[in-house]
Amino acid sequence: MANLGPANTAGTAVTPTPLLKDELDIVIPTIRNLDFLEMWRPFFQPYHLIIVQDGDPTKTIKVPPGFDYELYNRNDINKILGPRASCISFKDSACRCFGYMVSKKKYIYTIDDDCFVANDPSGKAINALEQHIKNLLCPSTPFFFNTLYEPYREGADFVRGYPFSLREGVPTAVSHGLWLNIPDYDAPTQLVKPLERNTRYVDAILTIPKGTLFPMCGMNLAFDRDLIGPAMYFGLMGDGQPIGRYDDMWAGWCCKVITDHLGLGIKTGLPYIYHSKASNPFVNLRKEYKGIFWQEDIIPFFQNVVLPKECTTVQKCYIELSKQVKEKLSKVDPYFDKLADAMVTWIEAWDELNPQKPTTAKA
Ligand SMILES: O=c1ccn([C@@H]2O[C@H](COP(=O)(O)OP(=O)(O)O[C@H]3O[C@@H](CO)[C@H](O)[C@H]3O)[C@@H](O)[C@H]2O)c(=O)[nH]1
Ligand SMILES: [Mn+2]
Repeated sequence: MANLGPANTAGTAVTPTPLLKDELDIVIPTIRNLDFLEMWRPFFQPYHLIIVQDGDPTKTIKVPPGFDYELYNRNDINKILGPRASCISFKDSACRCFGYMVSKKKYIYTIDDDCFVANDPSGKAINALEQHIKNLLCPSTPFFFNTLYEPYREGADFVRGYPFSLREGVPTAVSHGLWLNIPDYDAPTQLVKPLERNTRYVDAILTIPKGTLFPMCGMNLAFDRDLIGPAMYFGLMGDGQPIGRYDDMWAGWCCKVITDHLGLGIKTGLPYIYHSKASNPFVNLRKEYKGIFWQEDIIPFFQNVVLPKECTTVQKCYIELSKQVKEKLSKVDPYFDKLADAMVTWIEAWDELNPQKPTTAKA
């Protein structure tokens, strides 16, 4: 049985010219010391880190030496955003989206601090960041499913019957990676299957077809800020909120309806990381339980979202989405009225910190 990780990266040389070294930030939400970075050093050291310290701002987070980083705690967020800081969650990994907003780079990779380097079946340490970058730099194929999976990979291609008119693909906005060892299960599944570990390494990358939603996990995720950044709001979660652990899910549903509308792609599959720590299923159940029944209304809402053709930028799409959330989901719970307002606040804050031309799909 192959040792799928965590890998031993000691002595692994830093790749001489890391891809997108000056165009990508790594965003890490944390309440812990960041010793996990030691294992990622060969792959992460050349990149700039944005650390979003959650919880008690007086606590000192230790970052291993040799990394180039900026760190923001709750005091910094309040100082930078003023009243708009209310849209950034507290005491939930959703706080990570502040890092997306303050970044000045084109690409973001976000990873949890209990995610380590995995091994592929040959026992080789997986440079997850490099694979995400490859995923983002090559097109997606949302309009017609390629049965041999990612056609742009070495040793693969479009299969017979695939329309040539569609083989150019569309720009990739999101690369969604997976996890060995502790899978991202919801609390009920975790409770029923406490010992289940994911040992299945599937060597595939898939474009998620247009019109299909998916459950986006924030543990091992990369995206193009210019193409979809303003839609990567991780919602109102954690302290003072009736729900948690639906931060990445909400962002994923918003992103998918917007990328479908703007003709962009989202991929899932490789790379894998090794997720080491299962969070407490009982605590997770308390955070998730409203979401488990609310989502039976939320998913049909997103499945029926229609964005007008005048919505030609991510910001316009997102503001339109917030109006529809307020109109159609507030009857599920008053929380969605608050969330819709927070979505607008997020865009206002994003545009204030990123005063450039609105994100236009045809990049
Ligand atoms: O209050 C908090 C708690 C944690 N963090 C940081 O967020 C990530 C994830 O924390 P953890 O690994 O403990 O929790 P998981 O349940 O494994 O997280 C995954 O589940 C989903 C939560 O929405 C999401 O897909 C994953 O994050 C760590 O870096 C913690 O340090 C925090 O910032 N604030
Ligand atoms: Mn975890």
